[in-house]
Parts: sequence; C-alpha cells; structure tokens
Amino acid sequence: MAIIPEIPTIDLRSYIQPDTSPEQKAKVVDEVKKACSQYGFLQVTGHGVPLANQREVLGSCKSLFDLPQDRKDALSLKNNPARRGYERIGEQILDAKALPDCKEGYYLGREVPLKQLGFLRGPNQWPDLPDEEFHAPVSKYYEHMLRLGGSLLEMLALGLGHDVSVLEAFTKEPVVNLKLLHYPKHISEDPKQFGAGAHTDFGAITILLQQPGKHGLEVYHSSSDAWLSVPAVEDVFVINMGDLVHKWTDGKYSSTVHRVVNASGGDRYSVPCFYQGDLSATNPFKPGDTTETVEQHIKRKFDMSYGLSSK
Ligand SMILES: O=C(O)CCC(=O)C(=O)O
Ligand SMILES: [Fe+2]
Repeated sequence: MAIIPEIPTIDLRSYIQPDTSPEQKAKVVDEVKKACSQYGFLQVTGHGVPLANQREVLGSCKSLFDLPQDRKDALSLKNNPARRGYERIGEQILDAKALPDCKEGYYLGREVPLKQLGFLRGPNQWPDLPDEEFHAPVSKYYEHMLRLGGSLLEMLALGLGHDVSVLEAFTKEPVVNLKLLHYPKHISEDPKQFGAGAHTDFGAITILLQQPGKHGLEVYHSSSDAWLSVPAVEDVFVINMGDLVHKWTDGKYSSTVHRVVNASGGDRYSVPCFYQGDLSATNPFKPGDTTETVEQHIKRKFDMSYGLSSK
C-alpha cells in the first residue's frame, strides 16, 4: 500500500530559545532544510507566539467580517495605493482556471505615514472597532510575525550554507503583510469553486494561522500526484516557501501549489502572514543576481491576481 506523505512538523524551540547548544540549533536548521526541499511546506511548534494572541486575532477576524458589507467596502484595497484594506468575496482570482475565490480578506502591514507612500507601503485602513477587539491584538500579532519570520529566514539561510548576515538588506525594512481571511460555509457544488484557488504565494515565506479544527488547506504533492490535507491544529503554524525563495534557490526550496476548500461545514477564519522582504533588495542567497528586485517581482504577481494594471 502506498504511504501517504505528510507535511513534517518541526519543533523550533531549540533554535529560537537562547540557551540551547549549537548542535541543537543545527538539528532544527537541518529539519527545516529537509522539509523545504521535499515539500516547500512545514508545520511548526515551539514558535514562541503566545496562544492567547493567536486566539485574539482569530476573534478580530470575526469582528471585522461580521461588520455590515458597506462598512467593509468603505475599506476596499482598490482605493488604497498601498493595497491595504478589504477584498470582497469573489474579488481575487488565485487560479484563472477556477471560479473567483469564495473568501473575503483584509490586508494590513507596517504603518507608514502618507508622505512615504509607495507600493505596499502606506497607512493601514483600520476598521472602526474597539481597540482591544482589533487594533491592539492585531498589532501585537504583527510584531510576533516579524520576529518569527526573521528566525525562519535565518534558518533558511543557514540551511543553504550561508551566514545569517546575507539577509541584512532583505530584512532591513521588510514589507510584511498580514491578511485576515474569512471563508463562508462552502455550499457550491461546482467543482471549480474553491475558497482559494490553486496558487503559489508571491513573497519569500508565508506563516499561516488556521482556525483550529477548521480544515481546508490542501498542498499539491507532485511525486504522488495528490492533494495533501494540512490539518488546522491549535498552536501549530503552517510555513511555506513563496515564489521569491523558489526563484532565488533555483527551485531547491519549492514554492508549492496549494488551495483551500473550506471543509469545516461552517465559517472558517485564517491569517496568513506574507513576508515579502525589503522592496529594494535582490537575491540574498546570490549577491551577483540583481535581475529583479522584490518590488518588481511582487507587483507583477499581485496586480495580476486582482486584474489591476501593473504600471
Ligand atoms: O486560508 C488558508 O488556509 C490559506 C490561504 C492562502 O493560501 C493564501 O492566502 O495565500
Ligand atoms: Fe497561499
């Protein structure tokens, strides 16, 4: 009988905590390296993000998406040059061969003043919700993502045989975006309807928080030609490589195709964090490779999926 492969689960504690030996750290780096090259995906525990904050942020998703449609539309990302804000159900098409995604979303990133406005840089469009229900927990969570993203990038660099200093330019002023997501109950019988159509992520790495028990994420495993379900387990983050890392490592760490079919029988919330990196940086793993900046790469991919002009 064929063995169904599984996305590996790795305990990061020994890498993240200061009081562990170089050997223990190297072991984690090696496990991460293997998962990245075999699957482009991994699940992690021992990440240091407090469970209470994860729960709060999933609560913030509910508060936001429960708002009346006109209040959500007032925050539309289409009116925001930094592409922060709200995306309606059906507004994003992640897989051009499928129907528009059955999800609504909301992007936020580092708060940048209007006078420094640029692609993916600018002020957020905060919803009018009590601070403790939205702004405070989401901002705290954002800081945890910055830290965890930084540690994961270090592990990738070390696994590729580099010193962590190669990441200096890439992590200098990184664009890191959170996306709060809501998948309504899946009712369509059309096989072309997904919560999120099959796609790869645009940036460097993605850190995904799934609402516990609300399964739906599927990862394409090419060597067995199968979709692997990644369960939504409390306190376990799913990490995946994006197109930038794929390109920069010549596919050694693959940006693997994945999709969402909301299998929960009800609403499902999730929060991916897209670590895109410093927009002016080029390949940190090959200093001579200056073919495309992070900004050129992300803009092309992002605008394409929303049918926006990429000038
Ligand atoms: O909601 C999920 O579980 C995954 C979402 C995703 O893949 C994405 O937004 O890129
Ligand atoms: Fe994705």
